Amino acid sequence: MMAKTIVVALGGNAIQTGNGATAEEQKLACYNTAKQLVKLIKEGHKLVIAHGNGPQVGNIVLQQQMNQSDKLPAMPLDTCGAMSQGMIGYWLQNALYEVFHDEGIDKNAVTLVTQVLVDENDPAFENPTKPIGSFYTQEEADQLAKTKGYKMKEDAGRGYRRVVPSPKPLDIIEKKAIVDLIQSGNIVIASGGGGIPVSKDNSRLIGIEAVIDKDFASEKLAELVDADAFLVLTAVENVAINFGKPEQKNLENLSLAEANQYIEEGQFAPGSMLPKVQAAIQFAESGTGRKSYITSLEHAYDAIAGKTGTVIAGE
Ligand SMILES: Nc1ncnc2c1ncn2[C@@H]1O[C@H](COP(=O)(O)OP(=O)(O)O)[C@@H](O)[C@H]1O
Ligand SMILES: NC(=O)OP(=O)(O)O
Repeated sequence: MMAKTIVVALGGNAIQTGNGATAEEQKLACYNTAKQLVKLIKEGHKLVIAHGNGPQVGNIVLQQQMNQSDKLPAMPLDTCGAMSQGMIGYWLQNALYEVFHDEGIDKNAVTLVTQVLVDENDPAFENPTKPIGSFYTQEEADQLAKTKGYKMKEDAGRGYRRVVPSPKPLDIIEKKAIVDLIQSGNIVIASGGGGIPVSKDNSRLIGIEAVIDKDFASEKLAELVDADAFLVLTAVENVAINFGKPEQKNLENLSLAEANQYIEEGQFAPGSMLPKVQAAIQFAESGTGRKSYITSLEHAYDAIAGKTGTVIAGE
């Protein structure tokens, strides 16, 4: 396999399996993730790792609000996003350290707290769509809406969750530092949780209370680091049409025209598979030879080797 620069977008499953939200459980999920990613690193590929934070940042927000007082103020959502980057980055660094040690790989994994520019007038602020935190019953959701003023929405048949605005990522503030770290041989973890949303006010960056979609932010990262491949890792081996129906068909190679056609047909669920396919199309369109892959963590290596997964590429 020719060595590539690969931006990996880690889905929730890679960090939190099932309802296992303790530090030990999430560290174990990160260790299992590291064991898969190291196969690509051993092949000579340069990895840049981005990850989601929906469940984690939702829990951090709730923890902030417990027992808050003047002396113990709750932190705003942008700061909670930064906390989630540090926490998940630490778990991944810790896991990669152990796996590198066991495999005799002389590399460092480094997490870069990443700010991502958004437009403060993005229409997303008028219509919160990004689910964060735990799942609730309808009664619990109604109660949270009443007592905390949260906007609650049903999430793909799995229960109710709090939703927050999710503006589109425009630029990655620390992009030069990310490129420098990759070039000096480090495995970089960046743009975690879609990055910390900030807007520009002359020389100042202002933290914004929102959560950027990690699929779109990872895609932006892939373009900015001039990646060859954008690898989206989620719970399924393939993107499918007629997903979950008896006539489900798993997709292997998808042209841009086919991918757009299936989007028009409504084949991909908004908030889950749709942003992944949209981000994959965006990356494949952004430069000659650029390919996007969507598969499960266990199949990451085989997908890059062309053996499985859904590949979206230009003609
Ligand atoms: N057309 C589709 N093909 C495959 N999976 C789909 C499709 N539509 C919805 N899904 C669901 O979307 C999930 C991925 O979205 P999500 O769980 O939100 O991602 P993440 O792994 O980033 O947390 C898959 O595990 C699958 O259950
Ligand atoms: N920020 C974000 O998109 O997180 P999830 O992928 O966990 O929803």
